[in-house]
Order: sequence, then structure tokens, then C-alpha cells
Amino acid sequence: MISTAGLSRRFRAPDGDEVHAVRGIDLSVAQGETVAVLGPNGAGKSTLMRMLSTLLPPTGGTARVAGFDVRTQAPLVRERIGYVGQGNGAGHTQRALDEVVTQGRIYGLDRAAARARATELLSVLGLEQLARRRTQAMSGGQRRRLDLAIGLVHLPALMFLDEPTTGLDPQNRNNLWDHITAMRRRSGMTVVFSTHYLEEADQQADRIVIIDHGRVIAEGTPTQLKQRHVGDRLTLETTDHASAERLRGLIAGMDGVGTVTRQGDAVTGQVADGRTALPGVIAAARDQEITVVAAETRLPTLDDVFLELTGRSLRDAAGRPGTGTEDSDRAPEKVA
Ligand SMILES: Nc1ncnc2c1ncn2[C@@H]1O[C@H](COP(=O)(O)OP(=O)(O)OP(=O)(O)O)[C@@H](O)[C@H]1O
Repeated sequence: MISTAGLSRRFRAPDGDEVHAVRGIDLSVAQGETVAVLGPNGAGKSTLMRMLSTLLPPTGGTARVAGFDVRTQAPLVRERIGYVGQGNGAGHTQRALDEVVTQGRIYGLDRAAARARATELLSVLGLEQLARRRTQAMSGGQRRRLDLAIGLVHLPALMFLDEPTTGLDPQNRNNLWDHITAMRRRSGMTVVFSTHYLEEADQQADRIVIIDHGRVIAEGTPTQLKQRHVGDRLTLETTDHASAERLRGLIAGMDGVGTVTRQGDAVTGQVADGRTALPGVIAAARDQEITVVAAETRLPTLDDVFLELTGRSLRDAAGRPGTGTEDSDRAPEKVA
């Protein structure tokens, strides 16, 4: 469904500086996959998604989306994709239903078909009571769902969602994902989304692509990423600090163990597979007459993965707004 080779985008900032926002990305996404793009502010996620949805021309490399080249066959790509940017309904001025109908008409649906599809989408997205409300009078969560209806009206085979749930409360976030999941099940739609919520990526994505400084630094299923880059966390609790310190030294010297830390009476070590490693570690402790009173293994979080790969926590890195400057070729946020 998506295949890119060396995809790049440079921007010329007004002060003459060059920003290399996306630096040679090779990406492939299969039909029906849901892929999350993660990375700190300014990593290049939006630039990548805007190039793939033909809103922004690449300055290097190639990208085929839904079977067509984004540069030379943009109209054919647009017919097959939906795109919801970070705008949050800011550009809409009509009543909710009319917004969706208009978008359907732009995509070539006749009046009756556009109206039928719009009515169905508002109902699926829980907005039927608000069909006649103007978008300015809707809450952020309602507008976000309206954005989704607008993006979905022409039954796209592929949907790009740039931070679809930013600013929504947890309940609205869950609702939105319920709707997206229902649509995926019904039509086999492919979804590519960016998010700053790691749990959301973990729960919703078949595959995760982590981007930093315009490059893909890791990709895989959530479980693969955790096992490949961090491994399990094995934590053993002893009876006192001195025993824990001895245990820390013992575990650190064992084969296949990564970073080992001590917190109070407990010691945590990185291992490839906690369940396999546990009996050996307990036996070694017993040989040294160190009493282990509790043991647990835990799969790392995606934040542990990001920390391991970049030395930064994605949560911290995502906390600051972007620092780049805008230039005149920033395209409008809606495919129309
Ligand atoms: N039109 C533009 N002109 C100049 N620089 C730009 C433009 N658009 C993006 N950039 C710069 O390119 C880099 C990547 O930006 P991008 O918006 O793709 O990041 P992002 O990962 O989506 O960030 P965020 O999480 O904040 O949305 C940043 O340094 C940004 O300032």
C-alpha cells in the first residue's frame, strides 16, 4: 500500500538556514496494516505524512502510495486516501452534515450518495445529534470526530491520521479508536497514524516506526521492539541493601544480562527473556547465600525502547513544541 525509497524533504527557512526534516526514509506498509509513527517534536512525522498524502512534494527519493507515485500521479493517490491533519476542524464553517456532504461531492459522489454516506458516518461517529450544528459550536472532541468523518467520506483504502487524539480526554480518545477500529474491520482500511501517546501506539498499531531527526531509527511490532531493543526487566527483591548490592554484582557478571540497577533492597537487570533467565539467577543467588524474597519479570514499555535508542525519554522529548520556522510552501492541511 505504501513503499518509499530514500524519501527526503528539505525546507529553506526564511533566515536562509536549511532544515532537513526527512532524511532518506525507506518504508513499506502492507494493505490492511495499522502503523504508528512515533518520534519527538520536530522528528519529521508530519512532514512524512504530508508527503505521502501529496500535500507536500518530496525534495528527494520516491514514494508510491495506493499504487501510484505521489509526485507524478498525485490526483490518483488522493482519490484513494483520506488525511486528517492536526488542524482540528479549524477551517470548517458550515453545519456538520453539510461539511461532510461537501467533501463527498468534491470526491465525485452524487448528492444522494454523499448525503447517505455523510449521515451514516455521523451516526457511526456518534455525531448524529449534532448534524445541524455549526462546527464553531462543537467541542474539540466533536470536531475531531467530524474531521474523521470528512476524511472517511469517500471510503478511502488508506487513511493518514496526524495526531488524531491530541487534546482529547481519555474517554473521547477511546471512542475515536473504537470508531476507527470498526471501520478497519468493515472495509480492511490501511491506517497510518502519528501520536505522542505511547500507550495508544502500543494498543492500536500492528507495527511501530520510530523516527528521530528525520530518520527511521527502529521499526517492528510493539513486542519485537521491546524484545529487540530492551528485553525483559527482571527484578529480584532481597532482605537488605547489602544483599542487594552483592546480588547486583552477581547478576551484572552473568552472561546475557544488560544494564543492572539497584533500588533499595531490589535489583533489576535487562535480560532477553525473563522467564528463561529467572531460575539461573535464583540458583546463583542461593549459591552465594543471598536470600531472594520476591521476583518478577516485566515487559518494557515503548518509552524504555525510545530511551534505549536515543538516550532520551519520548515523554520528555515530546514535551516541547516544535522549534522550526515556517516557509511559504506549507500546504493546506486537507486533501480536497
Ligand atoms: N514548512 C516548513 N518550513 C520550514 N521548516 C519546516 C516546515 N515544516 C516543518 N519544518 C521543520 O521540519 C522539521 C520536522 O517537522 P515536522 O512537523 O515534520 O515534525 P513532527 O515530528 O511532526 O513534530 P510534531 O510532533 O511537533 O508534530 C522541524 O524542524 C520543523 O520545524
